[in-house]
Amino acid sequence: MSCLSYRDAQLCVEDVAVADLAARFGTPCYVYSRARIEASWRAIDAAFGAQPHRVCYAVKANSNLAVLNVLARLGSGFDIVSVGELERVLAAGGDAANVVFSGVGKRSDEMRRALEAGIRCFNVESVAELERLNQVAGELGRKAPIALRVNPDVDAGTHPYIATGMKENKFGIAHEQALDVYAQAATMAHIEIVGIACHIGSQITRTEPFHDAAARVLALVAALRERGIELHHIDCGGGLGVCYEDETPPPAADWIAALRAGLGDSGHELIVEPGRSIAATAGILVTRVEYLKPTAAKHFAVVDAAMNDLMRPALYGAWQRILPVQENSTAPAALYDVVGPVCESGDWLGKDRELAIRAGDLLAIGEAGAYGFGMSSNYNTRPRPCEVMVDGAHCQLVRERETVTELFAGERVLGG
Ligand SMILES: Cc1ncc(COP(=O)(O)O)c(C=O)c1O
Ligand SMILES: N[C@@H](CCCC[NH3+])C(=O)O
Repeated sequence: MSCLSYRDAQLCVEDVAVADLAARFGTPCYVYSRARIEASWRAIDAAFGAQPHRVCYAVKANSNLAVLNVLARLGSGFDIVSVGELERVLAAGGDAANVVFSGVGKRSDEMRRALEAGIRCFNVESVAELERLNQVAGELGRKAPIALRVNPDVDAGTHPYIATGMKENKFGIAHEQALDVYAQAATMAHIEIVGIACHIGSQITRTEPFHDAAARVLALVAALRERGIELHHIDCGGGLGVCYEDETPPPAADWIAALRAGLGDSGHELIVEPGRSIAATAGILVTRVEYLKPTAAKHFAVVDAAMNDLMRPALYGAWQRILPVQENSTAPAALYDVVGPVCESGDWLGKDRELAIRAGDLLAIGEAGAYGFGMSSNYNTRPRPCEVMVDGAHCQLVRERETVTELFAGERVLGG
C-alpha cells in the first residue's frame, strides 16, 4: 500500500497535492505520510494478537524526529545502532525502557550512555563486546541486560550488501559458538542475560528464511534451557521487504506467523525490529527536472536530486518508481535515464524510464521513506533536502533544508 494517489491528474500524498508541497518547500524534498507510518506499524503490532510482544522500529530506516514521535505515541519500541539514534529516540519522546541496541561496534561511551538511560537490552555481537560491556557496566555499578545476536547462517535471498545472517557476514555470533558464549556471559558479574536476538537481512520477500532462522533460534533456546539458562524474550530482527517494482513480499501478518511457527509455542515475549516495512511506502522524494539532454546514445533527464539525496540506486542498483507529479503532460514520451548533478556516472535515480516530461516538471521517486534521507550525504557540498510530513490535509516542515554555509561552518583553514 502506498501513500500516493492521483486526484484530477495531480499526484497527492494523503490529501495534499505534491505540486503544492514543491511550490511551498522547494525541491528536492522528502515527503512522509503520517497515516501510512501508523498503518504499517499497526499492521505489524496487530499481527501478534494476544502474544506478548514489542515492535521495536529500526531507527536507521528513517530517524526524523517527527517519524520517531509518531511511533513513540503509538507505544513503539526502538532498535538503535548508535548513541546518536538513542538521543533521537529520547528527544522524540521514546521510552529508553523499550530500546534495544544492535550493532557490531558499540563504543564504551555509547554503552555508558545507554546504561545510564536504562535501555531494555544490548544485542551483543561478539565476545570482545560482551567483555567490554561487563567492564563498563561494572564501572557504573550496574548490570547490563543482554541478548546475544546469533548468526543463524540462513540465506535471506536478498542483495548481498544487506544480507546479514550468513556466516561470511560480520554480524552476530556463530550459531555453533552461541552456547559457549552464553555460558561465559552467565559467569559475568555485571551482565544479565535476558534474551536472544537474530536479524538475517533486509528487503526479504519470502517467509521461509524467517521461519528457518526462527527455528534455529528455537533450538538454541531449548539447549540453553537444558543448561539452566532461561530467557525472557526472543528478538527476531527486522527485514520484511516492500514492493518497489514487482516484488511480492508477504503481508506483515504472514511474516509474524512464519516467525511464530518457527519458534513453536515457546512462551517467550517476541520482539521484532522492522524498519523498511514501516517507513518505505510512507515516503517520496520530490525532484524537479532541470534539463533534458538528448545524446546519441541516451535521453537524460537531469534532475535536482542526486545520489547524495537518495543513495539506493547508486549503491545497490535499486529500482524505485519515478512518477510524474502532473499526469496530463503534453510532452512527448521518451525513455530517460534520470540522473542527478553529482560528478559520478553512478549518479542515477532510474534508468530507461518512459516519461513524458519537459524541463521544469516535477517527478516523485516512490517508496523513499526508508533508507532515503537517512543515507543521504553532503557529497559535492550539496545541502541535504528538507523533510515534510503530511497528515490528512495538513502538512508541516519537519526538517529544514540545509544551507551551504552550515555545511562548512565547522571547518578551519590552517592557523585559523
Ligand atoms: C539489527 C537490525 N535490525 C533491524 C534492521 C531493520 O531492517 P529492515 O529495515 O529491513 O526491517 C536492520 C537492518 O537491516 C538491522 O541490521
Ligand atoms: N540501506 C539498505 C538497508 C540496510 C539495512 C540495514 N541493516 C537499503 O536501503 O536497502
